[in-house]
Amino acid sequence: AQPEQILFEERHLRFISSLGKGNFGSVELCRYDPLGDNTGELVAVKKLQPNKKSTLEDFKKEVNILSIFECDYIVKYKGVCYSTGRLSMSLVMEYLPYGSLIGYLESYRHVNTRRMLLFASQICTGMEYLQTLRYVHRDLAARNILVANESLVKIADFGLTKVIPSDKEYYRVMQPGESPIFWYAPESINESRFSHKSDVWSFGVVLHDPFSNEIGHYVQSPSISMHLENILKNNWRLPAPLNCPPKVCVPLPRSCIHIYP
Ligand SMILES: C[C@H](Nc1nc(-c2c[nH]c3ncc(Cl)cc23)ncc1F)C(=O)NCC(F)(F)F
Repeated sequence: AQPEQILFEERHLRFISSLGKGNFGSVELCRYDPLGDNTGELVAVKKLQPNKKSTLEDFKKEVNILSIFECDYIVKYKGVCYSTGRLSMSLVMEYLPYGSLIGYLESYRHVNTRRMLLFASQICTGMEYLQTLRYVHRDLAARNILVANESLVKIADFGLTKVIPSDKEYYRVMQPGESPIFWYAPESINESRFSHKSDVWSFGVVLHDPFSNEIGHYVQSPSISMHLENILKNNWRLPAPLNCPPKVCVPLPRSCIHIYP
């Protein structure tokens, strides 16, 4: 069933600036200003980048998924905007002024442990909410976390999110596409298998970034994925970051660490 769609008229969406490029689309900062007097609200508008990988169908799925969520730790859906002739559509979301967690960590280097653990617990609560609806995010990374204010972060970018079939515990993708492998659990790299557990693995990588110096801008190439696959197979794991406080670096309980077959 189509969720109630809040319609934004394209003629009132004033472009302000480009915020960035995501999995299958670009996001712009706009002001929705029907009165034309600059009193309208700021919104983040995601437009589909029509390329071979992403289709309007996939984008509609992303819009429908986001429109269902009601969680303080997930970016809020506001509605959609159809371009003239309904040829393409845009996803209208709340605009979070502090930007992505990656950018935030780079500019405010002094984010203390207490604050990071607050952010980590909020991401966990948001992911717990996703799990109750049987959704797997599949692209949990600091670049896909938004900072609403100094004490609130939200999960965003549901372009790769899939629902786990009710008779299985994992989701299998056919076309791996350009995968963010550094955030992928071993079974996701090797068998394209995704589950709530693989989201937990990605969460571990998200936690690694803020407590380490090199923030997660890893460049990846085919040969690296082979290398990563092998070292993970030999039980190598991301080392605890140098300046990570001891109480944060407690070794994960065995249950969280993928027992690699
Ligand atoms: C492609 C877009 N990229 C960016 N977006 C923003 C942004 C600031 N404020 C925002 N408010 C609402 C939204 Cl949806 C994005 C932003 N800032 C820098 C970006 F590179 C994006 O969606 N990134 C995923 C996530 F949203 F999680 F950061």
